[in-house]
Amino acid sequence: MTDFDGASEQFLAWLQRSGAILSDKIELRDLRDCHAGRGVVATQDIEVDELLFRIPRSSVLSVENSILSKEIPKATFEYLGPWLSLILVMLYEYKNGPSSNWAPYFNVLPTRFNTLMFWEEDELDQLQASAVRNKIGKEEADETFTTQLVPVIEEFAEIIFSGDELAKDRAKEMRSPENLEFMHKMGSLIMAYAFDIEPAESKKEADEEGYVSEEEDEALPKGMVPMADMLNADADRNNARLFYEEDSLSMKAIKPIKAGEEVFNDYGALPRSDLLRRYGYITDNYAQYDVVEIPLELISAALQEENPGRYKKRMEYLEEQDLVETGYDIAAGEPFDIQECISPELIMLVQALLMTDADFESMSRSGKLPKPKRMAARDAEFLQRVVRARAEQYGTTLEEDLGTSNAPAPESDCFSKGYRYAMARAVRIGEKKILKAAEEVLGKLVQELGGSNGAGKRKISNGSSGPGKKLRAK
Ligand SMILES: C[S@@+](CC[C@H](N)C(=O)[O-])C[C@H]1O[C@@H](n2cnc3c(N)ncnc32)[C@H](O)[C@@H]1O
Repeated sequence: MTDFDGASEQFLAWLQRSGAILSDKIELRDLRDCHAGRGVVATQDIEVDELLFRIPRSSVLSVENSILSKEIPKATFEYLGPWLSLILVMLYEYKNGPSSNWAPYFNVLPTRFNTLMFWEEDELDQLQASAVRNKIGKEEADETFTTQLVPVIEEFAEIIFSGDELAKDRAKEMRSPENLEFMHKMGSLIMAYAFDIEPAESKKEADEEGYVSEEEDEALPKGMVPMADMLNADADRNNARLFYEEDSLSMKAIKPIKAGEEVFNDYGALPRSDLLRRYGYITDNYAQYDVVEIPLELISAALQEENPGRYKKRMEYLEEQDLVETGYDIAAGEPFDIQECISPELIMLVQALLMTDADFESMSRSGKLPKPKRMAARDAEFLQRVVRARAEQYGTTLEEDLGTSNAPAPESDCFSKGYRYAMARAVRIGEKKILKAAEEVLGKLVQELGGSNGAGKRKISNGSSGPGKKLRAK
């Protein structure tokens, strides 16, 4: 038996000793051949609502369940917030080695990551102008670790490194690059593996219609749920979901699953750039969720050329109206539909910035905003120019990318440079395809409306009356 299979077996035995129930219709399988680590696969047909496994709440690796929460004041965890608190607890439990309650669980968690946080500069360069490069946040995380987490470790060194005569020195060493790297690894594990743990009894206050505000959802403590996090994900083939019960968490089938099929969780409809940033992998079927971000700076730069004075005054009004963001998404669409794919906020921004002074005065006096469905030729032409300028920010054209393949051999190591280059290439090609489709469709619209000199304004309709597809939050 390999170390890999041995670790899986010990993990499953530990889970069962901890009171977990595992259906005999599933198994934890080695999917490294498919670059997917471990995954859960059905060994027999499973029906909707069938229990796949039940994990006692006490097995969840969380602040609440770690003995650290009894030793360190609650206020300290509150100060750290859910993310850093769980990093602290994981760091403590991991450093405890075999004496940690979760040692067999740590043995099946990865120690190498493909998330963008761990890519070399030349690998990141392959993403070219993708906005995801600005979202990695490595420097910000380093800063948070050194200014918030390490001081707490130093303050409670005797507890965190209990039994170690050099506890204080060990705490100081947490500022070293190796230890910061270790914190990044724990952070990445949380990002790709942790769940927001709903309490046994919901303390959240729902509004009259039964909805809970997002802020309250965000405040849920994070926890690592053994076995639930062994499920890989697929937004389209999602067939299982975790249910929060009083004493346990239950993974149940939400669709019939045939013997031999993989059991999939759902990480959401993420663009491949975000899939890579948060989970370190991409799959082709997520191309449908790709987006390209149009930075506000690009719009500003194009407008400054035209009429800088007018631009400043209008931006003040649009800021008051909450229309000003750092960037706006254009999403993939098959076929590409302006209303469905281009963020309505981007269209409204451009309309408001380009309309005549008289129209702007009358609109702002009544505190209104333009209607994104009524784009004028000048708006479409301006947007087309911005889209073209965005495409030029990438180091190569779509045609050049498509003409050269850097696909790695299927057997190649997924941590290799070649593999990462290929994933980055797929991400940037996805973004360039969106830009190309947007440019073409906007060009057609300009023609239909009779060019930017024409006062032509047309209702752009896709037959739906809604505000267009909800573009994903960044
Ligand atoms: C919650 S874990 C799932 C279990 C994981 N495969 C393991 O062996 O530990 C999430 C990680 O699994 C991998 N993963 C998830 N879904 C995948 C998929 N559809 N294809 C390839 N890898 C996937 C990614 O590395 C991701 O960061």
